[in-house]
Amino acid sequence: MAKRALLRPAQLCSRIFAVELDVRADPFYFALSSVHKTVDDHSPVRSIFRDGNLYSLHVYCNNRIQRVKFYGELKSKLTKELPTNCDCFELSSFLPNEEQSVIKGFFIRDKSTSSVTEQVLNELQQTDGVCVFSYVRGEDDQLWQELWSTSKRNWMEPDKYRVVPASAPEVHPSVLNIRNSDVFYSLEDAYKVLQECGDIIPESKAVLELVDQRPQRGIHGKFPVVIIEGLDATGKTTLTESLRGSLGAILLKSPPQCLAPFRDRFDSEPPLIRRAFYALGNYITACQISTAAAQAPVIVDRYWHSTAAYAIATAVSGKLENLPGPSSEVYHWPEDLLQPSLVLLLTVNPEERLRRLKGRGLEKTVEEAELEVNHLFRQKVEEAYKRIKNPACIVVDASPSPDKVLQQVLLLISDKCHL
Ligand SMILES: Nc1ncnc2c1ncn2[C@@H]1O[C@H](COP(=O)(O)OP(=O)(O)OP(=O)(O)O)[C@@H](O)[C@H]1O
Ligand SMILES: Nc1ccn([C@@H]2O[C@H](COP(=O)(O)O)[C@@H](O)[C@H]2O)c(=O)n1
Repeated sequence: MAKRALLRPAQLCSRIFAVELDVRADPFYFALSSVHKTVDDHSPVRSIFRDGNLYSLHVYCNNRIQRVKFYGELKSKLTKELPTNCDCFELSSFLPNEEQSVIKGFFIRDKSTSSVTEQVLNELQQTDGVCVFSYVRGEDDQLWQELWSTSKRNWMEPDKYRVVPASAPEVHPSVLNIRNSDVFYSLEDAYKVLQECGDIIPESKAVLELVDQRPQRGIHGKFPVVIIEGLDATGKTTLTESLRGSLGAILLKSPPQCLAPFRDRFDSEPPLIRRAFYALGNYITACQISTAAAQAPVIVDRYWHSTAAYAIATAVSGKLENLPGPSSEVYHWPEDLLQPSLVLLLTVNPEERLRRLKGRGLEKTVEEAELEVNHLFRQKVEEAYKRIKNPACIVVDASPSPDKVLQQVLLLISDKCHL
């Protein structure tokens, strides 16, 4: 991002704040979501600007791997080191409706009287790729943005930019960078991410070797390929096992078993790296599907719908309405990924799902725990599943008993796949 675009003033509309350099320049915007303070839509968002010392941090770095790693470290540092009465919000600077324009950072409202926040910011400002702005209220009650500095610059007035209102952009900013950062649409794009991580994550090389060694994809086998999708504990394992028995099918999973030793490692990485790992898993599973479908019907527990739906729902902050619209390209199936014959999405109501999760008594993954507390996130995952196209999924009510769900699904498979 050019420096020119950096120095722009701010405003708000719902959760979108636009920062505008001056009335003549192109506006530069930022959006906030919470880190350790809840910003809900009913709260008076303007109050964020009302009191305390205000700062924004913007993370610039041309190397995308370094950028996402540094952003994660910065988040932990701020969470650990900022005083308790200092609120920290995730911030996305962006150009309205312009893909790949988002620069991530943080917005800080410091209501403490200590100098700790300034010390933390001072240290960060010395770090390459971090830019810190502060926000001051002028005598006319107008908010101004300026490049933050602890040194007194008496010899020159700092450049100040007025914070002004702007209308909400058509596309929610968290959608602008989804392609190739959260969702990958070709093997090549996901592969490149792991190649770029080779030096800092040695496991990347082992994963890429497995991708390279995958059996060459043949023509689509003669037997149908049925994918079973759904949130955790909706009954995928139970159903896929039963289908294997009933249909004499081959059961596969994505990510495939060969990636199991690497999963924890990649689950702890930032979304760019984590999502690329799961995307590559689908390409390995695709080759296994291709081989298996020459011999018998194939049932697959999770595939690209899961990879994309979880990635989109995690990347898009806030409300369900912030998801990319149903016709968005983000829901398009990758052209180079084997297409299944049928995709079934198991759904159960949240109470029943919770009952099943508890009944299972297993330790929850972070994402599962988030689903439990975050109704919105669960809704976004399910909605994203339903919006994916070519192939779209068929929704199956998985609330009845396991046997009834099995019968219902066997009927669907027989109807759609002529089995
Ligand atoms: N139709 C059903 N009715 C009642 N309980 C069910 C049904 N299907 C599965 N269960 C129970 O719900 C729990 C979760 O099921 P299962 O492990 O099959 O879900 P899953 O979708 O594979 O979960 P995950 O994705 O987390 O592995 C299990 O205890 C299982 O016995
Ligand atoms: N094809 C896939 C499969 C899984 N994921 C990610 O893994 C999590 C769910 O997996 P479970 O083994 O717990 O069912 C979920 O967080 C997905 O992000 C994926 O991306 N692609």
